[in-house]
Amino acid sequence: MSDETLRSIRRELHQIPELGFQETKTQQYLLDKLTEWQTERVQVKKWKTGLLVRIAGTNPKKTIGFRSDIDALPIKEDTGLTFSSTHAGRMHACGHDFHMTIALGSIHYFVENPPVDNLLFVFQPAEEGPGGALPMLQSDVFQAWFPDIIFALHIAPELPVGTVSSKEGLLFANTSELFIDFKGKGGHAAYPHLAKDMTVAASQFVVQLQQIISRGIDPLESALITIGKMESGYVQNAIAETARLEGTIRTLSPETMPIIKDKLQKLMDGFSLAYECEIDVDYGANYYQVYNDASYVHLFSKVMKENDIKFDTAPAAMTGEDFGYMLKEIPGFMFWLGVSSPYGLHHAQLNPNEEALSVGVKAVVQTIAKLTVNDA
Ligand SMILES: CC(=O)N[C@@H](CCC[C@H](N)C(=O)O)C(=O)O
Repeated sequence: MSDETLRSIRRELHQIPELGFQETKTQQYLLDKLTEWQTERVQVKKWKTGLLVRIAGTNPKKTIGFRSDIDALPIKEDTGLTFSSTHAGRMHACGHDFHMTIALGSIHYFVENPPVDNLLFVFQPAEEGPGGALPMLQSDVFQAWFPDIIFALHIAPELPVGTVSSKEGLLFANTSELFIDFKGKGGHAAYPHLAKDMTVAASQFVVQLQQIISRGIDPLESALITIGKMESGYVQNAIAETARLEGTIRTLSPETMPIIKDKLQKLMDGFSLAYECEIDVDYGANYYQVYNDASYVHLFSKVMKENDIKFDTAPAAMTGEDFGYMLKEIPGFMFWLGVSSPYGLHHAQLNPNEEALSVGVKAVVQTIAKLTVNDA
């Protein structure tokens, strides 16, 4: 597929970002493209708002899987690009438009050059939340086409185009979403002693919870809590009866996560006594770490060198990915693809360099070709 076609697919997908399990236009777009390239070797099945695409091999000994996530974020795009999001308050700010385009480009290659092994391309909804990988993995459609190997990529704004990176073992963290609701007593701004002010309680809580990490967790165990959103009250001259914090917890080891949740519970109990309020917590979506199979990362690094793509060893990152659930069941790996953007992931001005699209297709196609002749 030409660079121009890859670019135009990416731009069309970029304009229709949708949140997890709402990806109906995205699903239709993917179906339309796949219909254009339909051959008897290709079978497509829907799973919720996602898709599974199976390409039958010419002499299959196994099934090689590649997974792309398809959802977007509730972020208002601020790139000023001519092909900006047409969906208010939604943006492909995590590069899933790139991931899908690279998967489509790779499918197109194997439609024109039938593979030896069976291939399974997985277009997975809801990676940003509430998590599509685990239920998709457990679905009948996935189980029927279960791959022997699976891999995935993620764009890396800080890496130059032409570079990929990965590592053996742990690549991404364990995650848990965090939603905390405070309920106190509202009142007139001039009578604080008659109310229970949840703006003050929640503000203190945000500051205090950072000490769970700095004082409660072994400094040799990496962990973090980020509160990304805070809401309270309705008007400038009334005391807020309610407040809500929304965030995420990340840990490099699965064992650290329950320790943090236990300490959070103790802190909430203390705050509800001290501020005379109710505090409820919801841990939302939880993702298992991304743990790469060493032999496949080794094979991947060799393939990249043979194809003039620079391979760097990546450090582990505190990002999360529900692809970790697939890697828990299926051997494989994940890698970062350099897209050289001054603004990072989840930034309203993220603008990945489109020259990385053909690098991504080459990396995926050549890895599949090598996996076909060599099991790692
Ligand atoms: C690659 C990436 O950015 N993934 C997301 C996954 C989010 C999971 C969930 N919504 C959470 O925040 O815990 C990330 O933020 O790392």
